[in-house]
Amino acid sequence: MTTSTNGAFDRKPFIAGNWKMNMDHVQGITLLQKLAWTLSDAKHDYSRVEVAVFPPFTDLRGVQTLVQGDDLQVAYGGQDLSQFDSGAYTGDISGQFLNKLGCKYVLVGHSERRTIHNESDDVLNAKVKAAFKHGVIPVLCVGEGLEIRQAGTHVDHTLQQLRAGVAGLTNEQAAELVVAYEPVWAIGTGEVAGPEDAQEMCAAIRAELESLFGADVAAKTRLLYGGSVKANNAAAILQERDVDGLLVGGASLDPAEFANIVRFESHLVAD
Ligand SMILES: O=C[C@H](O)COP(=O)(O)O
Repeated sequence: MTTSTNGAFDRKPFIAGNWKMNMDHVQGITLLQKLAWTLSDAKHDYSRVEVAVFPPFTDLRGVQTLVQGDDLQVAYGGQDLSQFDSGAYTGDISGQFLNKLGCKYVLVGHSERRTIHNESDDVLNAKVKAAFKHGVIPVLCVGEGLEIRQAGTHVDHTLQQLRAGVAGLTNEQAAELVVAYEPVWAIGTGEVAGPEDAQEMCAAIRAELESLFGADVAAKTRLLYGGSVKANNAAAILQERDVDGLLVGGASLDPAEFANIVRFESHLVAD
């Protein structure tokens, strides 16, 4: 049986760990090994809750080798990709290269890419399309900063990012897409949006997807929450109907803590 956090649909919960610019390739292998052992000891059923890690680019070959060699069920992906296929783009990484390394997913438009690297909505839309073109599923990140939250325009702001990011996708692509809602004010700050905040935005995102692609598609797209998630708040957020998973930053660097987030079902309070 597939676990679902929403009851009505069959969206498999998805727990993703974004390592950001942490863990060199040796440290990364150790972290992934510890995570896999911890989940194995806990008899984690990957068919019920999907697990993925997003290491730095330099770790991906080692992660691929470990996953293949030890037949791990942990998926992995890149933290960014180029909107271009190949050519004179120094420092950039093609979706084709990620596919070749066995990446199932790629983050697109993380707030740190939007703010530090000034990635525009147009560029991010091109990156989403490039990911699909190369057979990698994009995890499109959206979310508002503190000033926008305080002004009360956070839903409009986030839906505008969403519309720009998904422009021109086919229904099939929109159903496969993952969207991560990350309020910037809650990232790495210890400030967690409450479960009701996560639900408010995820419900708005699903409604927008429904108006763009139809109800059947919107019922399949998985929506994640990210921002200061820890083992002690994960289950409450995941109990919300439209929240299908979590994008975890800092806590994904601690294998025991991240494994506990993955095993959120063991913390759920029965109705
Ligand atoms: O990609 C992950 C998010 O930026 C959340 O990071 P955090 O869990 O360290 O707040």
